[in-house]
Amino acid sequence: MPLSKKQTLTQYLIEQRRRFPQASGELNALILDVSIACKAIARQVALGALAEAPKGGTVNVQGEAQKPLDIISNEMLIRQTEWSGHLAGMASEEMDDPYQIPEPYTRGKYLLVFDPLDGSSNLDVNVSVGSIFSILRAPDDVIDSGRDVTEADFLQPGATQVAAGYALYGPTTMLVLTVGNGVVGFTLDAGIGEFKLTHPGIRVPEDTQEFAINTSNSRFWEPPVKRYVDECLAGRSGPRGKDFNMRWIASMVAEAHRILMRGGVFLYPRDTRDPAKPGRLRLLYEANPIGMVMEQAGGRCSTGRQPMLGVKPSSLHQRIGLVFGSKNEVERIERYHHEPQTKESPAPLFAERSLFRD
Ligand SMILES: O=P(O)(O)OC[C@H]1O[C@](O)(COP(=O)(O)O)[C@@H](O)[C@@H]1O
Ligand SMILES: [Mg+2]
Ligand SMILES: [Mg+2]
Repeated sequence: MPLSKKQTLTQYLIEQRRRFPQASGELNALILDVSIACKAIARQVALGALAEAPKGGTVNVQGEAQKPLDIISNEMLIRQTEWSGHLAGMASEEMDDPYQIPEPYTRGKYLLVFDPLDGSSNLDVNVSVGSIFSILRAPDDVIDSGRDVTEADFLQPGATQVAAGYALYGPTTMLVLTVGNGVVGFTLDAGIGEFKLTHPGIRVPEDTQEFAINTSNSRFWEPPVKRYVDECLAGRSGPRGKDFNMRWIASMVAEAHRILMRGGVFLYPRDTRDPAKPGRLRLLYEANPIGMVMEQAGGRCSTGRQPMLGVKPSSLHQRIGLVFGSKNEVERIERYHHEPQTKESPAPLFAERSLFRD
């Protein structure tokens, strides 16, 4: 097969740097290292039951069972990036505390934050999973002193992210990336081990007739979410005047990719199930990077009440209500949260007196 003329990830990053010559190239090098880790994870994931994986049985800081591949992917991301001299520290869904760049490596100016394997409960059933990453600039005093990083250094609003993206391990492996200048997608050409630019200038359609939510949680939803879903379900004869389709993969990264490709809206809203967990998904590892990708592609990402990227994180493993996708739909959901409740959808007391707020 002749070599395709599509740009490789490396060529794309070099070209981007030509357009912004003030950039040091360190970010590019870091992104390339992340992409190599993702290729290694893709290979491991693809082995499935053929892999002689170590036994699992551990539990992460959030009390969730860790799969062996969660831990292996975490290790792969650390090992492929810690040596480079570009990182001041890392944080991961699978590690209780921030990761310190060890001797003999030098420390750099970026913080790498990741969910090494999103949707990992789907691994046993061979459904798409992915890795989500976010790159932040470390605070100046960290860069100047080279000191150990602390939790506080990572608690930056999503709007400060320098780059974000994800790798999706599906029928093909893809890398979707934003460096704050739109969103591009690369497909892994496994034959030559290169990510090739297959999806330049990705845009999320502003309207949609597709939503994704785990309806088994409906008894815990707050009234604005109930209202939104009820209206979708009512279809053409309801207030929306059109039929909706529903999807739930239980792998947020795969849902995000579908929405980037053809529009839609994803909700894992804040609910009343457990006041200690306002939402299921994590602000730093999941909501912020996906939020940056969505917004850069013309979509919208929200807590349901306010733009996600404006939220000041309060802790490393903070969970949050997450709504993202087609702009007009996400704005509608935000509007429902701000509108006074109607007779048809009265706000029960808990909505007013909730113990938690985004
Ligand atoms: O089990 P549920 O309620 O369907 O939740 C599924 C959600 O949990 C997640 O799998 C959480 O991510 P992790 O696999 O990284 O813990 C999301 O990808 C997905 O949207
Ligand atoms: Mg996840
Ligand atoms: Mg995970």
